[in-house]
Amino acid sequence: MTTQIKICGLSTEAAIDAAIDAGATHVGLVHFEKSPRHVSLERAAELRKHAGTRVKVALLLVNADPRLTGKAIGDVRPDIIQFHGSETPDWLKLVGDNSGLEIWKALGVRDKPTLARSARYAGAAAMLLFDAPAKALPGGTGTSFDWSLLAEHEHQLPWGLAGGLDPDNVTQALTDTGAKLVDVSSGVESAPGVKDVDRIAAFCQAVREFDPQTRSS
Ligand SMILES: O=C(O)c1ccccc1NCC(=O)[C@H](O)[C@H](O)COP(=O)(O)O
Repeated sequence: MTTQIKICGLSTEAAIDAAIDAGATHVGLVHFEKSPRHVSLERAAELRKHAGTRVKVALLLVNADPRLTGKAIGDVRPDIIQFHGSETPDWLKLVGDNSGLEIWKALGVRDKPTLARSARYAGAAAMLLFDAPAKALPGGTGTSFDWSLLAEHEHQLPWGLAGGLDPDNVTQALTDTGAKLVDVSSGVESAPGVKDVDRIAAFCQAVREFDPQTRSS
């Protein structure tokens, strides 16, 4: 099975095309005003339409209230909602049951107990995204966490790796953690919120070269 690749925080059609051309399986649209990658719901809907069925589209929300969550789902119609705040399993289950969408939950990993507590999302989230702990922003911080925690953890849900990945360290990250999905934002940018087409291509190429099934030589 090939490693899934999510390129997050896209805000232009060109960046979406670059991610798809490079072999990304998922793209992320951030709706969170404090983020340099924030897109309005109107813009997110345009980008979502542009992506079409070529790639799975995840819409990111951070502690959005029920009204905003419903509007975001209705306006953007993503494939996935990625919750990146302190949303509870009950809330995720309610949104998943009502929307029929795939639900992802991002968790900042500090230590072993954080990972142990992640099991409470079983039945509520289809995917956990293990990310670096929040800083000024809850995600897109460009920092990583201690990957050895993941290798030692008995995973109960499908999971992906995020936090400080880039074209130069993703091979090591895959080796150390065995992740089947990797997520990147800052590491494929030339400045906060500005995606770099060459870095997107380099990131995806590094992942594909790691995948034995798709290795070209
Ligand atoms: O990307 C953001 O600006 C962001 C803001 C608020 C919540 C989540 C956000 N991003 C979520 C992602 O899935 C990022 O790809 C993930 O946190 C990894 O980011 P990075 O360390 O910059 O690669």
